[in-house]
Amino acid sequence: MGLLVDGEWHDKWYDTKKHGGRFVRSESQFRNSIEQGGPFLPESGRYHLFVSYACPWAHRALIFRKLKGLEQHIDVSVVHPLMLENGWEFSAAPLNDPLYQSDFLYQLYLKADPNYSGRVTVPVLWDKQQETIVNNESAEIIRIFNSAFNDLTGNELDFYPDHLQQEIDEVNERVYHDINNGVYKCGFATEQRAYEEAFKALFDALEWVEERLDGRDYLVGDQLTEADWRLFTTLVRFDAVYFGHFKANKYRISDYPRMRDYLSRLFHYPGVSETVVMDHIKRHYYGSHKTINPTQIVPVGPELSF
Ligand SMILES: N[C@@H](CCC(=O)N[C@@H](CS)C(=O)NCC(=O)O)C(=O)O
Repeated sequence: MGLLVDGEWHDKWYDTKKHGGRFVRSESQFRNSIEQGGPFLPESGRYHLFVSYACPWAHRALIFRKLKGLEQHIDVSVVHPLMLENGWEFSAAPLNDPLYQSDFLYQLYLKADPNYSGRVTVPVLWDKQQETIVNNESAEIIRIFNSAFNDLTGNELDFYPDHLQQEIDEVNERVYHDINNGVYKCGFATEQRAYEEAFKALFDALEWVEERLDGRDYLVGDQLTEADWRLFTTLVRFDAVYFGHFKANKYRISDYPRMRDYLSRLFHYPGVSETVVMDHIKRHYYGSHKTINPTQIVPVGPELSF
C-alpha cells in the first residue's frame, strides 16, 4: 500500500492520525468525460479499463461495461488480488497489462502524469490513443458507460434516467458516505471512537435501506438504477469480508430479510454473477491489509447463498 509523491512511489499506509483515527478517502484526480466534440470521443476499441475484481468501486465499472454491452468495445485488464508494498501489481497473464507490460499500476499513472501526486487506485479508464487516463472515478466512469457509447452499441438501457436523477443522487449520497465508504471507515479506523462512529452510521444506514425496500424491489422508482448497482458491490462483499475483516459485525446482510432477497435479485440479474469473483475479493482484503490481519490468513467461510 502506498502512493505517488511528485512522481515517486512511497510505501505508506493511510495517515489516519491527523483526523483523530478516521479514514478519509482522497478525491480522484482524472475526471474527464467521453463525448462528441470533446478530446475523448466515443470510439470502439479506443479505451481500456483496468480493474481489480476485489474492489467494489472497480466492480461498478465492470457491471456497467457488461450491462451496457461494452465488452467488445472496451477491453479490460485485471490486477493481481494482493495490493502490497508496490500497490496494485500486474503478474502473469491473464493478470497482466497487455498495453505496456507494466509491473505496477502506478507506472500507468506516471505515464499519464510523470509528476503525479496521490493514490494509485482502480478503476482506471485509459485512452490508448492519447496514452493517458481519461477518468479514475468510478461514479463518473459508470455515467460515461451509461450513455456515451449508446450510438455505437444501440444499448439504450438507462440506469440514470432524467426523472429519477434527483432521488438517485440523494440515495447515492447516504449510501456512499455511510455504506460504500462506511465499511472502510469502520475497517481502517485506528481509534475506538472513530470506529464506533462509523459503525453506528453504517448500521443506521443499513436499517434505512431495509425499511426502504419494504414493498419495493429497487431503491429508487420501480426500476433498476445506478443507485442499486452502487449499493450492490458493497452488499455482495459484506458477509464474506466487511463483517469480519472490517469489524462491521452487528448483523450480516443475510440477517436482513429484504436486503438478502434484494442482493440475490441483483446477483442473478443476467451477466452480473460472472463479475463477482469471491476468491479475489477474499484474498485481497485478508491478504493485503497487514495492519489489520498480520497473518494474512484468508478465512474459509462463510458459506454464501445469494
Ligand atoms: N473514488 C474512487 C476510489 C477507488 C479506490 O479507492 N479504489 C481502491 C481499491 S478498492 C484502491 O485502488 N485503493 C488503493 C489505495 O488507496 O492506495 C472510485 O470510486 O473510483
